[in-house]
Amino acid sequence: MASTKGLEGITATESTISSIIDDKLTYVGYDIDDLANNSSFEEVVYLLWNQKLPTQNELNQFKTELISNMGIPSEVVDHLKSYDLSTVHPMAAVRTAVSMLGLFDPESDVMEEEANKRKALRLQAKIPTVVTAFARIRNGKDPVEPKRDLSFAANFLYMMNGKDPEDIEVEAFNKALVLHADHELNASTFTARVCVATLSDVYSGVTAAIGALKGPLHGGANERVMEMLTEIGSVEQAIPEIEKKLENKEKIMGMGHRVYRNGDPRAKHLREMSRELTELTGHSKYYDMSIKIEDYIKENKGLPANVDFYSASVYHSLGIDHDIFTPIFAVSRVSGWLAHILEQYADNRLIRPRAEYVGPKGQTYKPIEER
Ligand SMILES: CC(=O)SCCNC(=O)CCNC(=O)[C@H](O)C(C)(C)COP(=O)(O)OP(=O)(O)OC[C@H]1O[C@@H](n2cnc3c(N)ncnc32)[C@H](O)[C@@H]1OP(=O)(O)O
Ligand SMILES: O=C([O-])CC(=O)C(=O)O
Repeated sequence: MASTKGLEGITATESTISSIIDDKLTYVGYDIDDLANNSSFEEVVYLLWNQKLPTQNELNQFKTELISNMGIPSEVVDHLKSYDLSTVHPMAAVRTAVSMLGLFDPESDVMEEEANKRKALRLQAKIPTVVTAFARIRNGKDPVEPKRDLSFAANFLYMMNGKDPEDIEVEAFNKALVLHADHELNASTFTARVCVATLSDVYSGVTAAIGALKGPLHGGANERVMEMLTEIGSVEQAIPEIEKKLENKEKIMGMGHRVYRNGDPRAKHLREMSRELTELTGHSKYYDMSIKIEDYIKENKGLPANVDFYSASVYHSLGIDHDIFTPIFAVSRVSGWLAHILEQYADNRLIRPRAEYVGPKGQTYKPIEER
């Protein structure tokens, strides 16, 4: 029984949520380019959960339900205040807060389909509040309540900064949320599905998924891209520094992908947003460095930029702290995790692959005094 390291190329489930075929990404059959250019994040969440785009009335109702559910228990806010905020990574705080939200949901362990959908809505609504509350508390500020007349994207920026965002910021942030919402059987989504396939609850599935997204080979790469760009410091230093990293066998964050070979279709949208926003905010050097690095890695290693590469300079231009980049990924991707969790429950089977045993065989047990 030979093993496939990293389960590369293994098809582990059927799904009707998103697909990647020949480097083309679709959500429920809609091309990511159409959705990124035309839709609100709320429409995309509705699409992922209902397998159809909403009518205007359905969308209005969905937006109202989301905003009405954004509040979080005061105990969770108090808990966020109790950490040593100088050492706790926001992803660890979000992971723990999401797990804690389950303790305050009376339907946490109710496994009926309708109850699971209600929990999905609550989680989607509350994660932005957790992330922004953490970010504000850390900066010595009180959390801000959402505004009823703002979109999901605008509310995130409003709750983060305590002031109404500019239209261009909302447009960019909405597009980033749309682009990150779902991605077939990526590591965090697979984690969520494995967890709930034991018939564990929605909160456990999302908590597990956040843990998987946190790692630098997955969602955690966007923060590391910004760290790398900051360290490199100038456009002139970009290639010499990348060459050094490659010589030291370091991986270049935001580059490469398990599935895409010729390019991640989300990257071009983020590249363009990075160009516009860095120019507008006086951070063009990060865009220029990114272009040089992308071209160099493509030419020398044949690797394309992934979704995390340009999202770094986009979020930096929006004035977001670098360690909040991955939590933002979670604010969007929770929509996909929840769609997959509901799909898993609907036609469940325990996920339990095998391991190829390569350890010692036929050992003879010795009593402890003889070892
Ligand atoms: C949202 C997301 O999760 S997108 C991915 C975010 N992660 C990153 O950006 C981290 C950097 N990238 C990587 O580590 C990888 O490209 C992954 C994890 C995304 C995909 O990895 P895998 O499909 O397992 O490829 P693997 O790590 O085996 O790499 C294959 C070869 O390409 C090289 N390679 C892959 N990515 C990179 C990179 N970013 N920088 C330098 N070399 C790389 C590897 O060193 C390896 O070379 P070798 O065969 O000479 O040893
Ligand atoms: O699909 C993957 O392996 C990683 C990725 O790009 C994502 O989760 O968006």
